[in-house]
Amino acid sequence: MNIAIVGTGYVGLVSGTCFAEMGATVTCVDVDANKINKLKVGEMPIYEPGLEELVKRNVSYGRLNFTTNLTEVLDDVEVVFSAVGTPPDEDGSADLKYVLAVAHQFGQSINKYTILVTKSTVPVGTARKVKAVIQEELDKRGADISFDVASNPEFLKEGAAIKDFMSPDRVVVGIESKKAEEVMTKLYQPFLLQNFRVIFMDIPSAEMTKYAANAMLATRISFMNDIANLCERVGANVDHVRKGIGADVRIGQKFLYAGCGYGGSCFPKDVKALVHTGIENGYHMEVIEAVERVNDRQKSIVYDKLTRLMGDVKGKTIAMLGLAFKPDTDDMREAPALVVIDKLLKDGAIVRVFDPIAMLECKRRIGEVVTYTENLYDCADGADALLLMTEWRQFRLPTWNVIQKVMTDKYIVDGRNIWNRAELEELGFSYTRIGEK
Ligand SMILES: NC(=O)C1=CN([C@@H]2O[C@H](COP(=O)(O)OP(=O)(O)OC[C@H]3O[C@@H](n4cnc5c(N)ncnc54)[C@H](O)[C@@H]3O)[C@@H](O)[C@H]2O)C=CC1
Ligand SMILES: O=C(O)[C@H]1O[C@H](OP(=O)(O)OP(=O)(O)OC[C@H]2O[C@@H](n3ccc(=O)[nH]c3=O)[C@H](O)[C@@H]2O)[C@H](O)[C@@H](O)[C@@H]1O
Repeated sequence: MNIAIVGTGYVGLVSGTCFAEMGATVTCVDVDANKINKLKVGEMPIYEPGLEELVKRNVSYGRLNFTTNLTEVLDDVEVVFSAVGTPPDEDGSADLKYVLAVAHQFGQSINKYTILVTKSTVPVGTARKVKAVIQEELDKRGADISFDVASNPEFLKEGAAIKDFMSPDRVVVGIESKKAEEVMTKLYQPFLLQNFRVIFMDIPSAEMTKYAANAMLATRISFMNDIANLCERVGANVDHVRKGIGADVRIGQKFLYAGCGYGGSCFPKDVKALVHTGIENGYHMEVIEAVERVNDRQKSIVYDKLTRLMGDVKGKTIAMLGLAFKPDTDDMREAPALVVIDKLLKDGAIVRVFDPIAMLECKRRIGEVVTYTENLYDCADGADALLLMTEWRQFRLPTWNVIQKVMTDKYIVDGRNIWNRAELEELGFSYTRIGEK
């Protein structure tokens, strides 16, 4: 099957590559010529484990192609997926300008029945707008061409994107026609041969499912962060509490880790957008608003704990491990590290940072206001305090004796609860973590 994916970012590139891996012929389209040119010579615009190998393989088989020109591929494809960005507007609502730009281009250029599937996360009612835009463009041309729109929200996680896409828990598809259902079934069958977990529904429900899923996951995290902060005050252990509640199958174990707040391109913006959808429809989403407030507070917790532990940070050297919003990605959108760096610099601290993958991205965002170091030990060198912001695997088992020798003072704030208090205190460190003093 020939398909096009518009928007070659985290979602578009991964989806396109995975469809190609299953044998489809895929053209990935992006307006960013720099990105497309890089991909044409095998350079990845993002870091995602396993992606480079898969892209190269499918390019070499001729199943994966890249272009900046959607119009020239439309005659050859049955389906166009739209996976462009939907960033938050100033009022928190999802900005649909990229999604609608794709719809305009689609309407201006199709010459035969084609399906436009929105993969981007978009508020309920967007498909209706997309459909109207396409029809408006067709009417302008006087073209009598039938088309379908569908909604296929994406649930992959960065850092595990290939695995999530290749074997999804479920695929949600909103459709309005039997034809669209058949085509989408054909496309997803190869991923779900043993157990066909495609859930078909009407389009508004599919659009809402995506926001409800992200809001539910964000709620679990804020809930656990609230519980952790209370555990700290009452002397309970949040890790024990997590295990204790997660063992109840009705609750489950995943996404219950307290930490320094959720970041990334999606939870923060999707929670905001859902609150906004509520406002637009005269409904107050109280739970979700609280989820956002708790998270905003939590993003400063490492800084708050540090200043409680060591007092004023003016003139102190602070080493920060981890910049990305989670391990296995270079993405720093809404990363808690950015909030903490900002606070430290405002207070006059000297900040040294290290991240295995996200250093270039950090430089691009904040420039040379912090010192970029070579590795964990170099980062700790001369530091008064060490902060952990992202739980990369390589940070789990450091040689503490070396760190102890190179650090000037001995404060540690573990924002992801991965280190052992007893071991560190024995070495003379003052240690604190989420949910504990
Ligand atoms: N990043 C993630 O893990 C996930 C993202 N999503 C959703 O998927 C959507 C895309 O997100 P990302 O891939 O992270 O965004 P991204 O920012 O990495 O990529 C979007 C791409 O679209 C391109 N683009 C914009 N307008 C275009 C146009 N008119 N024609 C062609 N290309 C155009 C941009 O140049 C960019 O390369 C968003 O709605 C997001 O909420 C959903 C699930 C997971
Ligand atoms: O819509 C999206 O873009 C995606 O958003 C999230 O995926 P992602 O943001 O890539 O990463 P997560 O693994 O969900 O982590 C998000 C944030 O929550 C934090 N988190 C996660 C889990 C947890 O228990 N505790 C916790 O603090 C992480 O550190 C990270 O900052 C969802 O998990 C995906 O299903 C969804 O497709």
